[in-house]
Amino acid sequence: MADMRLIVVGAAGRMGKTLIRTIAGMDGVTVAGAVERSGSPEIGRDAGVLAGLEPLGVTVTDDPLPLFAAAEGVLDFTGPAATLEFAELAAQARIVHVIGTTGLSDADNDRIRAAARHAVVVKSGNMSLGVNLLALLVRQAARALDADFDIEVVEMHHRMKVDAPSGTALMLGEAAARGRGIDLGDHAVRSRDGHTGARRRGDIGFATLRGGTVIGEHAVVLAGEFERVELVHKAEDRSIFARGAVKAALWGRGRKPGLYSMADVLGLSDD
Ligand SMILES: NC(=O)C1=CN([C@@H]2O[C@H](COP(=O)(O)OP(=O)(O)OC[C@H]3O[C@@H](n4cnc5c(N)ncnc54)[C@H](OP(=O)(O)O)[C@@H]3O)[C@@H](O)[C@H]2O)C=CC1
Ligand SMILES: O=C(O)C1=N[C@H](C(=O)O)C[C@H](O)C1
Repeated sequence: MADMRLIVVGAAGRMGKTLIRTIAGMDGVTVAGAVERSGSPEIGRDAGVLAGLEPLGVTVTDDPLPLFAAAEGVLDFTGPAATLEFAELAAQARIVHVIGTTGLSDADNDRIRAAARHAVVVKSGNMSLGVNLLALLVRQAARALDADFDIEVVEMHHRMKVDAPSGTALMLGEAAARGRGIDLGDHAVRSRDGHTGARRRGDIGFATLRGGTVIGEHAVVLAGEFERVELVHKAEDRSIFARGAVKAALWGRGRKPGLYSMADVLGLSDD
């Protein structure tokens, strides 16, 4: 089978550059296009050079339309507004849309769900194998330990991260809520400040740390009386997310339209 032709949007970003390097180093996929926002100083540069490689013969552009018409998949780690635009374009072109972007609102997710009626969309707050396994373990732990064990999700990321709690933290909170058979929306405590009162039984708390160059660290703490279980993941390189995204694109090739998760791709769904 011919290589899968993939577009990287947000090509000059931390993940964009990692994706270009990852695709260039993998069999079965090729960089078919690189998109940045209009006005970016990187427009017109070679995508390989942008990512610290030899030239790939792919020029960074701010015009996604012709690229979407000629590619099979798009890898999207940008921001919510851009991701909604790319979701519409991917749906029109019927190409696989892999969404790593976090910080999406409920309304954004509704629009992505609508786009997934026409194209394969794989969306996850974390594309790494380790975090998706962690989510499964969290769900099992939350199910096994009742509400005598208080659940807190703690995350730390680099100083440039713009959304909180992280997409991964919310995904882990969701896994815990599903394990408990409760709705996260009714039990999430996303920040605490001042005289908060005692902790409500069954709540799922989130704590956010930002600083330095931390790629991404997550811990789920289940704190009971006189004992505590901690489930932890530490990302050491962004290539774990990029490899997951490419795997998701290849998995989505030829599949019927729909909204899928990384757990589907990795065969980790335990429904
Ligand atoms: N699911 C996962 O596994 C992971 C998800 N993420 C998520 O991915 C997203 C990006 O992270 P990161 O790479 O660190 O962020 P960056 O800010 O480094 O990269 C985002 C890039 O997208 C560009 N961009 C914004 N709007 C457009 C547009 N309309 N068209 C083309 N490009 C655009 C930005 O340009 P400009 O700077 O000019 O705005 C920037 O270059 C975040 O939401 C993050 O949380 C990150 C890692 C893993
Ligand atoms: O912005 C990041 O960097 C990351 N974002 C994702 C998130 O919000 O969980 C995934 C990863 O932790 C890195």
